[in-house]
Amino acid sequence: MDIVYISSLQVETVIGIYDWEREVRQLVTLDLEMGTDIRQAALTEDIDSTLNYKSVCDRLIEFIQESEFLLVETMAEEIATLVMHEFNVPWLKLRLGKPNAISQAADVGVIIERGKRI
Ligand SMILES: Nc1nc2c(c(=O)[nH]1)N=C([C@H](O)[C@@H](O)CO)CN2
Repeated sequence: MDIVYISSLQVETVIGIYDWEREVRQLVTLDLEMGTDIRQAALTEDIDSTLNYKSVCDRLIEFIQESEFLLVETMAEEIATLVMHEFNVPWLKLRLGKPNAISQAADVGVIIERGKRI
């Protein structure tokens, strides 16, 4: 299995359980690894033969900017489902961080792995 990845994608959104968090936009960061097979694209240099990381980034930015989740857990699950269904990804690992949530911590968040490696 090969991997197409996105590192440190940064998007501002409404997220959080406290009242004040429903009134502001906060930064979330994503590291995403997506299982795929790059061999056909490597042979042909055809962007349509591979998982286009720009298309994934554009879709995730749009989705996250429009969302209003309470928990990072829910956002992570919804992102995983979107990527697997819309981009035909059989396996992924996602790290979703909320770097400004805890002033004494560099970052907090969740890491999830979904699907099967092929
Ligand atoms: N496991 C989680 N813990 C917490 C979350 C969360 O989404 N998942 N969220 C908060 C608050 O919204 C926090 O980010 C505000 O400081 C607290 N704990």
